[in-house]
Amino acid sequence: MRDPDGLIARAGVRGDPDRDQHFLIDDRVLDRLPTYLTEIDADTSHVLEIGGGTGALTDRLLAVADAVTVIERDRKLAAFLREEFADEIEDGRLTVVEGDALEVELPGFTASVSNLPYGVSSEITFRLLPESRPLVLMFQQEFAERMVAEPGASEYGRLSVSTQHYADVELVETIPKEAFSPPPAVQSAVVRLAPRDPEYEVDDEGFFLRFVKALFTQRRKTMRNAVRNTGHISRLADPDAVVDAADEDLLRKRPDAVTPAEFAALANLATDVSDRTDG
Ligand SMILES: C[S@@+](CC[C@H](N)C(=O)[O-])C[C@H]1O[C@@H](n2cnc3c(N)ncnc32)[C@H](O)[C@@H]1O
Repeated sequence: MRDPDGLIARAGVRGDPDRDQHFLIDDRVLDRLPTYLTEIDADTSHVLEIGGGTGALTDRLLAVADAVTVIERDRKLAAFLREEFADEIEDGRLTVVEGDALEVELPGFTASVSNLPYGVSSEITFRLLPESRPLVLMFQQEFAERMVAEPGASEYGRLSVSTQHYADVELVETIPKEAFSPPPAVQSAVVRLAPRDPEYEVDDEGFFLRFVKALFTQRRKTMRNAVRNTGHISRLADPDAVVDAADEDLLRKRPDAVTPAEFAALANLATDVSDRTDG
């Protein structure tokens, strides 16, 4: 395996926090990251890495994947990756895409392992999640804890529901700042997101996400009042009709005690009631 410090030296680029650049230099962490995919038997025929940096993780991914695509926005780093991994590119095992991961077209990947640029980690995650592929992603620890929080926990909120709507999530490892060069301001954590079994469906995905977001603006209220007070935010045609049709036990709970499946059932009921109101 390539030595991470050697890669940084050859690239001639010091990580720049203002450009979301914190390179992993801890070999043990780098070695473990791909195993979070292989231990769930994920399909590693085409692994996507967002933000390749100097390629320390790319190198590890090439050891387990048939093919890897890296998206890197920094022009100098993308040029370095093309030079450092010229053989792998020539063999057709690596593709380097120079561009913004929020804008470029995503390849048809089977899984992703990425040490995400923290400034856009949420946007990138919600670009990847609807693709229904196993993901192993690194986040700021506080963000990771909100993603995996369960109903009743103080961290449970809109981020937990919208993440767990797409995937079964697990915080698999926390990573100290010293594992990076330069060290970030806060601790990091690795989250594994495995596409969830479809135990429930939502009729209108956009409305569901809007509805959850609106209800969590009133997390101290009961669901009954939250639905009534936020109907205008989620563009609910008739909040009172939804309250009349909903389950009494659910209406007595607060949003932070409601599971993703319960939010989905209520959102479906709301779409149904509003279809009938419209009709
Ligand atoms: C946290 S570093 C991780 C680097 C490397 N994978 C590692 O683990 O050492 C994030 C990388 O993403 C790149 N980056 C930042 N914003 C990006 C964006 N919007 N799209 C693609 N790459 C981005 C940065 O230049 C940096 O190389």
